[in-house]
Amino acid sequence: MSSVPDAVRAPFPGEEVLTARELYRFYRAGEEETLALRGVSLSVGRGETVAVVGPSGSGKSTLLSCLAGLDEPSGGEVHVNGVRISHRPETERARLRARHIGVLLQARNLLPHLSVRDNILLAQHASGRRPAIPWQELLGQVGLPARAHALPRQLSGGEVARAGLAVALANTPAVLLADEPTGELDGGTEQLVLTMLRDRAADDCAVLIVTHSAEAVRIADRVITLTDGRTGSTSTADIRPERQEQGHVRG
Ligand SMILES: Nc1ncnc2c1ncn2[C@@H]1O[C@H](COP(=O)(O)OP(=O)(O)OP(=O)(O)O)[C@@H](O)[C@H]1O
Repeated sequence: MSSVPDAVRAPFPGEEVLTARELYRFYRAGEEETLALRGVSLSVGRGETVAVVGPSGSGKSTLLSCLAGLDEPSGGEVHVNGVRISHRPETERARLRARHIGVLLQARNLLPHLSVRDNILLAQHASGRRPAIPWQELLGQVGLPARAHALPRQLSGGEVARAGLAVALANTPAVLLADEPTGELDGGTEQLVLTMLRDRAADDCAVLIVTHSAEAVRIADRVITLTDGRTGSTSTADIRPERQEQGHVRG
């Protein structure tokens, strides 16, 4: 029997839905050792949108993977909706992720052998709950009502991004984590993705976006800067410095 608690504490407005405490991630590849995260602590509240920015190699994707339970931190803990997701067997992390978290990974959200519709249905089934939004409505929201039966390889880049977003939202997540969600998109698709992420936050989701995009930073309530695996030590000129609240995080 699984040890994952099923009775999840209901969040209240302003509550921290996603918290990370003192995250460390150590990689060893042959002789080379990298400390990608060096004691990252952060929290994202219900209804809040947080952008994580930082130079290439600063640990942003590693952080997102640890927050999503796709990767295990070497030290520290991640809690989602009151439940610890870190330091559990992979199957339990996957189960918690399917239930509570939407993950938007660049061009990696779709299983290639399933149609767009079936990718959405699979995510809804894996959540273990009745779908709050029918798949047809989700496809309508992302502007793909006519592509339900297409396979991912039959879609354009922008359509893949839209379909991936529908899959990330399929389980009506409490936490939405997006890694460079607007990376190579045209302006229209970028706006659609950002608007939908913002709308999810308005629906009380905790949204965290790893990004290099000034547009994505613009829609965030708060910006966290990662530098060399630590939070809050620098700012960048191309983002809105007035929105950086480095006091919110501990590095
Ligand atoms: N699987 C891995 N094995 C070894 N080192 C890794 C691994 N994944 C990431 N790293 C290293 O960890 C550090 C952080 O990488 P990460 O991909 O998290 O950075 P990032 O900020 O997302 O970069 P970018 O903006 O270029 O995507 C880098 O030094 C990287 O080389």
